[in-house]
Amino acid sequence: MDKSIIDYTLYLVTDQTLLPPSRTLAETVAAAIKGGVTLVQLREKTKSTRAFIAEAQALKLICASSTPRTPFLINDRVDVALAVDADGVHVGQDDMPVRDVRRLLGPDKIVGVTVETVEQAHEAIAGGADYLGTAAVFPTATKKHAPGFAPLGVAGVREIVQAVAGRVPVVTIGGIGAGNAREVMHGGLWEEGRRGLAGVAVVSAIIAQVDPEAAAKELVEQVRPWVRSVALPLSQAPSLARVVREKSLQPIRSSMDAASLALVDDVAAAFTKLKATKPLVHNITNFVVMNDTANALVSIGASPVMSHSIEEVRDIVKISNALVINIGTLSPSWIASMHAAGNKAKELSIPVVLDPVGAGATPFRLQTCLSLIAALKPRVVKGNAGEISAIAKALGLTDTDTGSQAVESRGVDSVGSLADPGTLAALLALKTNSVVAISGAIDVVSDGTRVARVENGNAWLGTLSGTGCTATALAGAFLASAQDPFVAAVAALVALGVAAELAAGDDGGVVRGPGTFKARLLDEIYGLDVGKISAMARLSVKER
Ligand SMILES: Cc1ncc(COP(=O)(O)OP(=O)(O)O)c(N)n1
Ligand SMILES: Cc1nc(C(=O)O)sc1CCOP(=O)(O)O
Repeated sequence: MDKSIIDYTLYLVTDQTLLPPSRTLAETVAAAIKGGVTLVQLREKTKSTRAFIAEAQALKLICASSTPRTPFLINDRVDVALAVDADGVHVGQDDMPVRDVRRLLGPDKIVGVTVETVEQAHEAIAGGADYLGTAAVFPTATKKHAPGFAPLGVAGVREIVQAVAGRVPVVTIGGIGAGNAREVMHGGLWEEGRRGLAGVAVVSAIIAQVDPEAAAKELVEQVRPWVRSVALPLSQAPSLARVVREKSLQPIRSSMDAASLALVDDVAAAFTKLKATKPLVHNITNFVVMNDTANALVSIGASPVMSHSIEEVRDIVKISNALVINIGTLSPSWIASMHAAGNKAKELSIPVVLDPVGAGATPFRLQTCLSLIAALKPRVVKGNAGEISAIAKALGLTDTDTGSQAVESRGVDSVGSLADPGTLAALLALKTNSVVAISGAIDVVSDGTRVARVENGNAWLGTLSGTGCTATALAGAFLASAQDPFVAAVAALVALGVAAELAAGDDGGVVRGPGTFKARLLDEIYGLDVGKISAMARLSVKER
């Protein structure tokens, strides 16, 4: 099932106990689908597991035989969903945590989560939810709520839709029928009417009706015109370059050792997780790259927030899954914001990535980097050879330790090459207790114990300003969802490098210069998939 095209307009949640006399659930669901229901969730609160599975098998067949096929989800029970190979599961706040549901069901199934607050919405998205169902918008007799529960009202629902900001579709439920569906959809809109609820979920308004087909028809007619928050479909089409590359790179994969192949698998898993979790990445970054890095983050499937004002950075960090600090266009007020955001991130265990742009160029930049590293303990520090060498020297590592005699900074660029970048990265990683990544023709990443070399990429990357900053921003996106910062840093460099290779193309003359390359690079970041990453990653890893 292609999750990006699920239609949430009219979501039917079942309840056998509300059926009119002598009606079966199967015939009611079939009629409702005929009337316009776009998604079905089987919700059973009292049945035995065996009877639940039997009912699920019957409804799954009904959903599968409609045209187009109607996605079929199971309420609460991951075991039942697995038993019948349903399209997904909907869980509430007292049910199995969404991360565990995702782990058990895998990346391709649909996972929906009920949320009552904005915080729960962010948590559910970070945990891998594909869509959210808000808690009841209006009072309902169909579900017994915990004592003290108050329906959200249309304004409460809008607040959640607004905070989610289109990252995943949101539906609402509770007391919705033909008399108020329009009001709910209209009230759930935000952003000058451009985005809003993806649909409504109903139980009694269809299940309890003598004519469920007519009831569904009336509802869908009211809801459909207001549905405007459809997720962007990911590009499915493999490019010609990819086909050529996959063929030519088979020998590279077969010549990799077991540890390197395992790292490729970890990178592919990190990519899948990033796509599933759509992390919110807070960037305090420089003016030169702000737009490019935001677009790269959107293209890879993350949600960027670019914010550097001291008045709000702490609040932005609170709702983010990672913080990227890039010192490229530095000023004292920005430094204060970096510390404020970073300290909040540290307090909330939100991972921080630092890009020490031009650290070797001026004492101002170097001192800023040193104080950020000391105060914030970033999980990843990613720079070019000149930047990383400057920090290493300032922290007392000698040229002989690091082999960096021949490297210096010219502005924000690095001049010369390192004799042993792996040792430099590893020693600095140990000194700073972070993962250190050095970008270059061959990228090097170390956590002090492991040293990885990433060979993806090409010369066109060097013709654009700020592609290193893009790698750092992508590291933030991977770090938000990956357990291991070493894998996150490697994954970011592989993703950018693979996209660059695809953008350059093997299909002859399509890149005419930095301009065409830049546009194609963004397209290829957008079109990355786990197959491209697995087939094209060129890396090796060694223990020191
Ligand atoms: C679409 C949709 N939204 C909300 C719910 C409620 O789920 P939950 O909180 O798990 O409560 P129960 O359904 O288990 O009573 C839902 N099922 N579907
Ligand atoms: C299944 C369910 N969940 C709710 C929640 O608040 O999360 S309210 C609800 C029942 C909605 O039924 P009706 O459409 O008949 O009002």
